Amino acid sequence: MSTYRKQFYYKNKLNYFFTILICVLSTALNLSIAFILKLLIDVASGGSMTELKQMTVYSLIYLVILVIIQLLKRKYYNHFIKQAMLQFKNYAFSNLLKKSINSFDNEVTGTYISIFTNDISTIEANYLTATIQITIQVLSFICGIIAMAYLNWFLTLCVLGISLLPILISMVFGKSLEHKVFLASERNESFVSMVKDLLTGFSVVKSFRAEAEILKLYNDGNSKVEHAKNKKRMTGDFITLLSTASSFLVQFTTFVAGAYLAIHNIITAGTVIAFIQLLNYVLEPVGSVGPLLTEKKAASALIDKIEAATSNRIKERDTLNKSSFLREITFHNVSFAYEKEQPILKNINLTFEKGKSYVIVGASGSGKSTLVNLLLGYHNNYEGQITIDDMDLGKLANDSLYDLFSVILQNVFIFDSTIQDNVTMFRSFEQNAIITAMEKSGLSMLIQKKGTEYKCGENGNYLSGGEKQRISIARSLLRKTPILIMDEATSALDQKTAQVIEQEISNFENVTRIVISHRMDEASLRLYDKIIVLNNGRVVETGGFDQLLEQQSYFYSLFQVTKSA
Ligand SMILES: Nc1ncnc2c1ncn2[C@@H]1O[C@H](COP(=O)(O)OP(=O)(O)OP(=O)(O)O)[C@@H](O)[C@H]1O
Repeated sequence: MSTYRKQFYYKNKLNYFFTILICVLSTALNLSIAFILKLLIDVASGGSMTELKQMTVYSLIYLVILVIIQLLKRKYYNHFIKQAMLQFKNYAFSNLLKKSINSFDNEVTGTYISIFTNDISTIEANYLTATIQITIQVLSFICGIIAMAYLNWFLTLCVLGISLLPILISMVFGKSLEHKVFLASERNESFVSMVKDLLTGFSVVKSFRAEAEILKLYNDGNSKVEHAKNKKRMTGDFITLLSTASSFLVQFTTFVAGAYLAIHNIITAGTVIAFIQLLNYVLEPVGSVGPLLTEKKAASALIDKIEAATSNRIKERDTLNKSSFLREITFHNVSFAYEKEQPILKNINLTFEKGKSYVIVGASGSGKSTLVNLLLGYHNNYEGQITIDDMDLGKLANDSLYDLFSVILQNVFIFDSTIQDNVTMFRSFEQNAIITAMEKSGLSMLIQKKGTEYKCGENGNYLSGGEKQRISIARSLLRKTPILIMDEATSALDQKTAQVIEQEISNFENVTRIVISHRMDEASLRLYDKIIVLNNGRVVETGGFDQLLEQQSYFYSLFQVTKSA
């Protein structure tokens, strides 16, 4: 059994055991109704008043036991399902969180959203509930057949023979249903992914007056999902219809054969009634176990899908740990391409020394973000070598990378929680350290006005762009990582706010800063020890601001163009 399936039973075996035990008792009780009916009818057709009174008392006792057993069944059954789903979902999500950034980035978030909404509900209904239902139905069938054989073996053989028909039907059509369940899940995935994109880009859609086009996209996606779901339903209904028709055939044959035996006084009328009553417990499993097994198989494929999507597909290599940054980061002849034959970075040779600050500039598309993304371990398939204190970056464990670097991006993600939670990222730190990080990143004014417990709103809607950036800076400061990377972090802010923030960051001690900037603003550029100039994937110049201007080369022209713009 896969570790994912084991989650259903882990610390849940007792609930499962009691659920099954009570199901056995409940089945036995259900079947005994047939015998009570037989006795009542036989008493009615030739018994005494004393026997009738006795039967009434037994029936009432039976009723009380039945209610108690049903209540216990609900209790253990619901506990089992709750615990199983809780553990399964937690396990899948905790595995998802273990993924490295590069393996997560390559996949579509819509897949995950669909997994944790649609697929999980399908698994609850069609795998877990079905597993219990199948057990109940199989028990019911076996006990029903034994009870029937006890009453009359000839009729029992008739029932068994004709019952093969519905089983065959679900075996034949089951595969087709399985395929359709999977297809519906896949379509739902792309639909969820699309809706997520459309909602994220809501303001862009409105300002470009693209509502009609977007509605068309939505309608196309919606109709594909509903079409796939409809096909799934149609196949399911078709299998159910065939099963129902064949069940009727079984019922009819049994009734005719029973009537024949009763007319020839081989069995009593009570036995015929008991038989017909027992038939329900045999026919229901015959009709339902096939579809239940098919649904379970289809849901089982979804569990495999969740396992594949949430486990780290990229095999962990031999990794080394590193917790401190001592000297320098070096790029030795590094080249990189997203697609074959189309190099984005070409023969990069660079050194970033501990404690110094660097700004990378260059035209749009020159490879600035790609360069820092290599440093952050987002792509491993580069040529050449990147080392941190002589240790090969490719061999560094992901966790070590996350401990060494913190990143501030243009789009800061803010959780719908308090300012403090957003700064600490829900971890616990000493309150003094939190306050210091907030002060150093310029959040004092905001805290004075609103307090640390102020709720930021969905994706920080109640905060300004500058405040969001400051929160992200405070996050980095609190983590005390030795290297800070900023990718266009201040480009969405007005020039004044950007300058203030950049000035504040330049005062951070013991932090090596690597900053990507679009802003060719002299005051900002002078804040860095070295400017690295990229052009078409190559480092064309490096040096201080004055030195580069004096060279009157590529940086000079880039600066002049941006200044005059
Ligand atoms: N995931 C990707 N797959 C394929 N090509 C990509 C990918 N990311 C970036 N590129 C391409 O790589 C080139 C360099 O992109 P990169 O984002 O590194 O440039 P940049 O200098 O940071 O640009 P900008 O200043 O506009 O942000 C661009 O031509 C871009 O289209």
